[in-house]
Amino acid sequence: MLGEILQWAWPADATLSRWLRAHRELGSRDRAEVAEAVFDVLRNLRRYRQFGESGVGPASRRLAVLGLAATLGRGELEPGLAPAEADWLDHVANIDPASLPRAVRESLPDWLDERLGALEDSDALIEALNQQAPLDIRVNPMKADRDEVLAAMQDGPESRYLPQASAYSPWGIRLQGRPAINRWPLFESGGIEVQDEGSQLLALLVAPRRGEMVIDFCAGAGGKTLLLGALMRSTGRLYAFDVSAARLTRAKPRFARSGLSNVVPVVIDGENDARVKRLAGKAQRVLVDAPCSGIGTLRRNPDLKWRQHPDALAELCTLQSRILSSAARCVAPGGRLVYATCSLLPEENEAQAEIFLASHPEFERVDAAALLAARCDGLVLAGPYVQLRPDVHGTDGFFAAVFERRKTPARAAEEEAEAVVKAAAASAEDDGAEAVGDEAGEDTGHVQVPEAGRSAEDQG
Ligand SMILES: C[S@@+](CC[C@H](N)C(=O)[O-])C[C@H]1O[C@@H](n2cnc3c(N)ncnc32)[C@H](O)[C@@H]1O
Repeated sequence: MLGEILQWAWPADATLSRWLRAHRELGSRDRAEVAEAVFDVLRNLRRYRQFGESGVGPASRRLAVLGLAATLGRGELEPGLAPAEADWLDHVANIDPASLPRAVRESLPDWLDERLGALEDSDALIEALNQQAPLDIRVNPMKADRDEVLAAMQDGPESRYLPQASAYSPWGIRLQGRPAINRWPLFESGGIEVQDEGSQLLALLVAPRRGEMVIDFCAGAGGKTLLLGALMRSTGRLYAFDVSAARLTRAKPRFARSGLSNVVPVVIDGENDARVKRLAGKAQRVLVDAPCSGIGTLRRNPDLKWRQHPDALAELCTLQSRILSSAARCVAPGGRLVYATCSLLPEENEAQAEIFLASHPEFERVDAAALLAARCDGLVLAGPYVQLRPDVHGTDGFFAAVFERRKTPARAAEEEAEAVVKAAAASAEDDGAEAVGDEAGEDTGHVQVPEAGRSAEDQG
């Protein structure tokens, strides 16, 4: 199986799942151990290959032995080792990792070591990307309250996964270990979903409101759509576009479980599909969670560092820029466009944002970092873009830029007039409320006005 994964024809988790399905004789502990060892090899492949050069036996067995020794411990392996293998492992254990060049020690292809090495505090970042990620879950605000779910977990059998409130997301719970949460009743009833905290935070930037028209342009299997729909309290209309019918098909049971009825999944032919064009200027919020290298998710998908290539990256950047331009056409005057990736590479991130701004004078940049920091206590970001990092924020690497379409002068004047009328009406209501005083109590329309008009953003 390791040999098959190392041909890079499929994502490693897909090959591993297929293999595990074909080996039903394995118990759950064996399965977990195989998976841990495989992922350890993917994380440390370059270093293990170098160590393997002094070893004996088939190359993939050498890699497997190193992976199993690192995850199970040398003692567990001892009975299965040939004497020459045991000597080789002793030799390898004496190599000082600090004596290896970073690209070997942290197992990166040269091109990626160079790209990540150019970022700030690159050693810390690269080291963090090579660690296992915790499991983040998100409570569905339509169905459950995060603090109640957390308290129940801390008092229940889930307490062994050490559940903690996420550092920043109001809906997140972080677990340690690998619980099979897809069998938990709260998951089956749509009360919780698996979602990295960084991904949860992107919804705070989109900040959809009740009743709006919102487009999730690259919805995939619906991870972000689910939270956007919940923040809209299942009102308005939320288009979930994607070119992949298979991914949208995987999203549908998730939408059903979560209790959303405002999502319209649409398989599009490409970013210029006629159905996209029909929505020109109509949406108040558009999220582009662009196809990207995924380099920010190496903790969860270590095979990406071996499956990505600089040539493919250049093609991705062209696609990202095309998608962003098409999605931008759907944004209504005064509406918001959020461009996001799970990458750490500037060419997919700030470079794309700058190119977009330079070629779309009808949009202005909003300080995404300030927007997010204002919603999350203790979140430190250097604007104007959001760049989340595993070494700094404990999340996967995510980038986000926020743009707003300038209002036309006519629309700006209309809004100003509407605001004056609203303010006058509110002040008249204030006077009335004072006049009815205690008699009216909490049931006055006056109290309900801000509640009904409250943005979905405030519901978190
Ligand atoms: C980063 S993934 C989206 C993940 C998803 N938003 C989530 O949270 O689970 C990028 C998605 O973009 C889709 N995609 C690729 N090309 C596209 C295009 N031209 N128009 C729309 N979506 C596209 C891919 O199929 C993929 O599902």
